Amino acid sequence: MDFKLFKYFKDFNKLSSTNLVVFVIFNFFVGLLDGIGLVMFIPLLYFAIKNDDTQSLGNMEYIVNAFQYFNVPINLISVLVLMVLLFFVKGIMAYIRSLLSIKIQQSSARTIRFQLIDSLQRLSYEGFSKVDSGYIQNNMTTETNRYISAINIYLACLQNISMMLIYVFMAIFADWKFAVLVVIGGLLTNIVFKYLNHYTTIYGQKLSNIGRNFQNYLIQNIINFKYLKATNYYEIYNEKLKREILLSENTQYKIGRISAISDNLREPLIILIISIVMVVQLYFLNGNMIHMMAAILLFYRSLNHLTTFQGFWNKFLANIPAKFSIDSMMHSFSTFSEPKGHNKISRIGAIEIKDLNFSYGDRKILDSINITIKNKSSIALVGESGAGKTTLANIIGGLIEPKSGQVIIDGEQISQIDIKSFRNKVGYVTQEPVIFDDTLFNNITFWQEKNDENLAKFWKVIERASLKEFFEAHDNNEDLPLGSNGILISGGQKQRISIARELYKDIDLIILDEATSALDSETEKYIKEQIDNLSGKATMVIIAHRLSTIKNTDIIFLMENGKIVEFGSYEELYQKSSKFQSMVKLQNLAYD
Ligand SMILES: Nc1ncnc2c1ncn2[C@@H]1O[C@H](COP(=O)(O)OP(=O)(O)OP(=O)(O)O)[C@@H](O)[C@H]1O
Repeated sequence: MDFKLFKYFKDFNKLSSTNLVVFVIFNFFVGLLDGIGLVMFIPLLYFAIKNDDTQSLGNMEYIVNAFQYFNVPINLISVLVLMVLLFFVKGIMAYIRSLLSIKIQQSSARTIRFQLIDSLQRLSYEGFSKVDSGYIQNNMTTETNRYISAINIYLACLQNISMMLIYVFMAIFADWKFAVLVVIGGLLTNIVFKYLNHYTTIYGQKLSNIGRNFQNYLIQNIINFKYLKATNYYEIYNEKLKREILLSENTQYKIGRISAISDNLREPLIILIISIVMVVQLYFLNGNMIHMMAAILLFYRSLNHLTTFQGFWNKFLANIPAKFSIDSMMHSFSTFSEPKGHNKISRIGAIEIKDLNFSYGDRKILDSINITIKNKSSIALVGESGAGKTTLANIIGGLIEPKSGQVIIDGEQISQIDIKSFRNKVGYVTQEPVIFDDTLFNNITFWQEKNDENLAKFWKVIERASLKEFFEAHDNNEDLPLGSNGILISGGQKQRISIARELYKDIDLIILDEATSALDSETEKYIKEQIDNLSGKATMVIIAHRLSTIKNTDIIFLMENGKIVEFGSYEELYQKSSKFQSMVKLQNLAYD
């Protein structure tokens, strides 16, 4: 037997809403009733028929005493009635045990899944950028299923070990010398199973790593489907996926082979042990065959449960590395948790940034940034690629924590503010529009209830986001599906829908990360219109690539190598910065 069994007991008990001790108690009862049923009735029946043969009872005279104590005559009928009753009670106990087992399995699975979802939500954006998506996906799906299987198998282990112990104790009661010898034999078999278990653990861990790689390739395969298809890189990429499938198959075969050895070694080992012990008992210790028969029966069952346990334990070890993988991921997530400010806010007003510095490792990304953004004003960040615009916008939007310096919202440090209440007031239009594989209505309202009030708000937003024509072209159907990643609509429409979502939300601050790819002139004009429309309604931070769109913003900050080198209105900047002038000219937008 492996003592790690107890180590996991504590861990799993924490996951389950039903106490595992109760499950074990029921197992003992079922085992006890089964054992009594098995051994008591053979000699008792014999006694009931013969009525005077106390020899047949072995160590069980107390049963006859119990009958006499309750004034119940010992005859065939009374013994049979007792036996039927006993097995009915056992059946009820076993039924409750099954229900407990289902409850434990379900509540543990629920706890694991909830914990994973919550830990992902608590993970900071900075932390998220450090883990590969395959790792997360694999832990959330395959590894979670393996972990849940491990718990189910663990319950089967507990069940078998409880039954085994009950039978051992009963066998000791029937013939202790015989029992001791068999226990020694049983423990010796553990050496064989320990050896097998060692390899199963190694292959189980390998399976976790293969799953992680497979999921990683699979996610990228789906995200980059269009590119892979267009370039026929799909074939090369598929080879990577197939290699992981083959590796997984090979490792699972090895685990299966060990499991098959362990399953089929069971019976011959039991027979071997019992035969050796019988020979020793009869020829060297002058054992009594009648006493031994009950013990043999009990031991046969006991060893059966022991070896079944060992088989299950082997399978458990193949699956339990999933727990380590999940625990380790959740632990690494907890080192990148969100800021823990407590002050809830209901609005975002002026934003001040003082002496802000930010580095990734040793690389300084933002250097001594000082900015004041007035409430409902608009600012734009411009500069070459890699200048630090997105990083600065992410800090303003509360996605990244500043390493040194201050971000002050309405006079309060952002670290003191409850970040969820802050984000409730933030809208983010990312470079690649975010479209969920759902209907137009759900994409814009973010799954709000479809009642009159929300529908009215939805239609208003449709108009404001210049989506009316699109809407009418689709029979005013708010349930229009948009497809995976918005595959059923155009790039410009995706852009409008993602802006509409932010218009629907009641926001105070909007971060608009303009697409770096050349926008078509219509979308460019549209974005400018939207920026102008939002002017004075929300604070706007625009990461601008097309300078035409930010002509009317209040202040433009020109960034270079993480520093703000110039700032002012479009006109001012054009006058005083030759760099800005050349950027404008490059985009054929000579100031007029
Ligand atoms: N998670 C990260 N880990 C390490 N370095 C990063 C990370 N994110 C960004 N960087 C680096 O920080 C620097 C600034 O990146 P940022 O995205 O802020 O630039 P940007 O001005 O927005 O560029 P672009 O206009 O190309 O989007 C870049 O050199 C980039 O490589």
